[in-house]
Amino acid sequence: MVGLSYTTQKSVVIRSWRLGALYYAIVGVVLSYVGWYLVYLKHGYQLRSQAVGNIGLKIKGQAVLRDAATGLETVYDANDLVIYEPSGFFVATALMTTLQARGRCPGMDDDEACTEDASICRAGAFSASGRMTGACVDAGGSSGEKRCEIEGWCPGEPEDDRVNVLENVGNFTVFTRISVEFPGIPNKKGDGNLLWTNLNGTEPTMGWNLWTLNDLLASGGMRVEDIAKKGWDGRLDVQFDCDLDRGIESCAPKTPYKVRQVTDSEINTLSKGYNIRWVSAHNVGEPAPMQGVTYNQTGNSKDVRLLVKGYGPRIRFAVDGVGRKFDVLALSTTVGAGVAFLGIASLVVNAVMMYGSGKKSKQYENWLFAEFNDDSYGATENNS
Ligand SMILES: Nc1ncnc2c1ncn2[C@@H]1O[C@H](COP(=O)(O)OP(=O)(O)OP(=O)(O)O)[C@@H](O)[C@H]1O
Repeated sequence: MVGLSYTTQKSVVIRSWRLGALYYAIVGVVLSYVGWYLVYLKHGYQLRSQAVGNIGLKIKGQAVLRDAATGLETVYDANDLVIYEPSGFFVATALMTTLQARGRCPGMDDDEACTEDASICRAGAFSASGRMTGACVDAGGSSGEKRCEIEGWCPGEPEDDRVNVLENVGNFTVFTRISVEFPGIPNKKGDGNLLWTNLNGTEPTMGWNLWTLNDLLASGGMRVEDIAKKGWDGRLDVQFDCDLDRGIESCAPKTPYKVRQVTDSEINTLSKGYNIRWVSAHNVGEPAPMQGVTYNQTGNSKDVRLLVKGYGPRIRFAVDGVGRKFDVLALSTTVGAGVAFLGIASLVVNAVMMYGSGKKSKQYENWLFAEFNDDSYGATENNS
């Protein structure tokens, strides 16, 4: 059967100190790459567990709001100003408040202007401020402007934001309750995954599990005053890289923490800073009588709310990282994969012999490859 043959290995010893030096130099490089880089530096002897982190937050503090128009001062605490998110918080540093009751009033939105064309006020249609009654009424200023009358919360928010900045919010304290689990690495009892928390000690410690808002913002190069009126949207990464062979006690998040903005402030953005609205159900009193505004009356009382638009920093925390622990399987996988690189040494030396040795290349080829025709088992080519 012409074409069939069997190929097997034959060892060839080439007595050349140059090729020998090249071969052992490459072997040396490969072994140091595996031993020093893959095993030692990259911790190839350790099992890596992707940390699963959680954070709980509690914010405390007192602030004062001075009304720019009246000079009236009101003391607020964190419970009035903080909105919690699953892994973050928003705290208001400036407020715009509108005391409202259900009733009828001129719409405050530009789209509700009816000076030119009263027919845009269609009874029963929804507009930006409420549901239109169909009337086109005096907007109530000296300009003589007219607006569609709406039914809803009155009066509407003014078109331009009139914010009042709160004092002392930068000194609010943020308590961070962090816990991290390392799946696949058992705890001492062996009944669950290894856990780490920052709740050691008897009371919160500044710079460990307690921070001021000033501290957090300063880590991103900001001051509360810079962002108080516009707000800011940012995040803070709490990162772990724990060598658990040294014990869970040596584990700690990478510090210093650093907040960073999640939006690009360079580009011309549709939404700048950060603000949110909420309704304060606190005993807020009643809105003053206003021209053109009629409030619904239920018995002696009105249906009242304080609409709050708050500006300030929003910070979300992401807790993640890795835990590493010695593991025989991880070590043998790294070493096994690394040793496979040793084949590179023979490959390179053979390539140098065959293609980089000028006239001697042919001779090297004859040494490396030997062909024999075996008559007794059926030669595939005739011996000449
Ligand atoms: N933002 C914060 N600033 C200062 N201390 C805080 C803050 N948040 C929590 N703490 C304190 O940390 C400890 C643990 O808080 P945790 O919420 O678990 O307990 P607590 O007794 O319900 O707290 P508290 O009733 O004081 O809000 C408590 O001593 C608490 O007072």
